[in-house]
Amino acid sequence: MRLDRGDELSAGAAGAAGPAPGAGSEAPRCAFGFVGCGRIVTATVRGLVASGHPAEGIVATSRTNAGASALAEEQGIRVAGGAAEVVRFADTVVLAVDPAEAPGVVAELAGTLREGQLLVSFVASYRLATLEKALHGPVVRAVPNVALAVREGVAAVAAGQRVERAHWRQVHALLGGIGHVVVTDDASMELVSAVAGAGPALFSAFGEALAGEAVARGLDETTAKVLVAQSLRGTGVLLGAGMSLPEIAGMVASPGGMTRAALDALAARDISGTLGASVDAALDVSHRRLV
Ligand SMILES: NC(=O)C1=CN([C@@H]2O[C@H](COP(=O)(O)OP(=O)(O)OC[C@H]3O[C@@H](n4cnc5c(N)ncnc54)[C@H](OP(=O)(O)O)[C@@H]3O)[C@@H](O)[C@H]2O)C=CC1
Ligand SMILES: O=C(O)[C@@H]1CCC=N1
Repeated sequence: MRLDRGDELSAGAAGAAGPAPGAGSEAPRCAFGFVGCGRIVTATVRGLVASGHPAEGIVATSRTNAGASALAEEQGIRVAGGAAEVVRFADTVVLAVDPAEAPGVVAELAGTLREGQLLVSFVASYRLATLEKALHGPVVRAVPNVALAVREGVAAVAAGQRVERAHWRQVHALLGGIGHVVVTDDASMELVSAVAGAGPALFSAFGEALAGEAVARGLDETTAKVLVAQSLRGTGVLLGAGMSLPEIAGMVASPGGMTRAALDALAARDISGTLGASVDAALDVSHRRLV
């Protein structure tokens, strides 16, 4: 059967009700199917398509399908009529719904996944063991961040007991071209979420605060924002070129100079304590909703 990019894979077309009259019985294959289509899936899909992955090999659904339809419009992916349809069409299923919704969606998925079909969960505060207990199949928990959109993301991954070599290849195909993949264990995932999942937001907040202090002292807002944003970006590129964070700081701070004084003032006001409170606040949310 033929389905165009962005077509609804609704029951009437190819879903539970079977293929449309006159169509072949073969379901179109998609490498990746997303259940939930909000911010992190949008970032992932943008990265995949930018890295050359065919959009027609990606299918997504969400509760209202607003996010999936917007992404179909923007990137040309397919839209499915529900989670079961994503499972039917996709080789790898990615779960990316709100943590509170995850148990219900996983229960729905449990009866539909094929033998050996890989599920990758991006859901925060949702333990690998909980997922394995519900699905009895190969599962990988991943904590990505939104820089996947520009192929500069990072994703920590932890694999369940039924994950085999071929499943790792699927994980690499999903994340390896759009981010740095770090293999870790499930117990580390709450901390990973607090520092790397949240990382782009934390560094952005730091930049906003820095620019705000410059504006408070008389610099015009546009200039301040450009200067700080480009400084953040340049720091990232220096890191990408192989420098470490202390090396970058050391390259800037002349002995007895302005940067040294600025860094000392940060240390004196306990920057570690401030960031520690930020990490603890994130962990507190995660631990309260952890299942
Ligand atoms: N944003 C980030 O940087 C990161 C997010 N995560 C995790 O990824 C998950 C998604 O986050 P994010 O994209 O930010 O969240 P969003 O709020 O942007 O998106 C949530 C998506 O889930 C869909 N959804 C909710 N309930 C259901 C359901 N019952 N069935 C199908 N779809 C459903 C929503 O659909 P609709 O809009 O139609 O209601 C929406 O598309 C979360 O668990 C989050 O913790 C992990 C790492 C980083
Ligand atoms: O804010 C959140 O809860 C999720 C987890 C890490 C990034 N976003």
